[in-house]
Amino acid sequence: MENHHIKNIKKELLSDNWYTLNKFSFEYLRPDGTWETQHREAYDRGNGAAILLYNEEKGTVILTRQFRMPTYVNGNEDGMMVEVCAGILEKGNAEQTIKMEVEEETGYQIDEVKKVFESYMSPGSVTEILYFFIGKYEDNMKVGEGGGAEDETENIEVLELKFQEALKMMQTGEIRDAKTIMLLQYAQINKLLGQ
Ligand SMILES: Nc1nc2c(ncn2[C@@H]2O[C@H](COP(=O)(O)OP(=O)(O)O[C@H]3O[C@H](CO)[C@@H](O)[C@H](O)[C@@H]3O)[C@@H](O)[C@H]2O)c(=O)[nH]1
Ligand SMILES: [Mg+2]
Repeated sequence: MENHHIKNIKKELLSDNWYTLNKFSFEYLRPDGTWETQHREAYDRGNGAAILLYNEEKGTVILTRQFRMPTYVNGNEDGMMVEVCAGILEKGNAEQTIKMEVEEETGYQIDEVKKVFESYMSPGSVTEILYFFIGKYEDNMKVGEGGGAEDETENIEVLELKFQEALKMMQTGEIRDAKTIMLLQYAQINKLLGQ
């Protein structure tokens, strides 16, 4: 952490329940040379990883569908969200975590994943950096039903969709999750599914 325009950083814990909310107070050097005090809340729910699973021959992708409470209270009628497989990094690095999440949520066991980019998803309020992956899947890699961890009550539905159908769902607004849109667009730009 090095920025000579910032000094006297103080951290106050506001909430420490499932995740952590801190309030940072600090002095910021303005362009006119004076210091001003600023306050910023930062929600720390760890870092994450997300992956687009795709099959070139079939022209398909694997997505998930699950209930997302924060969207339900903000305009998403039934609260259901279609998303790429994703999870929070707990133990292990991003690559290990995403392979584990793929098996837990979708039932596929894949050995090769490729990191394509990373992104702060909400830099003004959430500390998280998200690591983005792509990975090829085939029918014979399916080792379970998926659905998510039992103890996490995730109830994840696994969807296998034609890539073109997923792109349409992005246009109609049926898909409106940022990480999912980013990965679908990556696949489109880089012609991963050969169009
Ligand atoms: N009890 C309880 N459980 C929670 C709470 N918040 C989350 N959980 C549980 O913790 C699980 C975390 O599952 P992961 O697969 O690790 O993460 P995710 O929810 O799929 O994805 C998160 O990270 C993505 C990548 O950054 C995000 O895109 C997504 O919105 C979400 O925050 C959730 O499914 C849910 O069951 C909470 O406040 N209370
Ligand atoms: Mg998940």
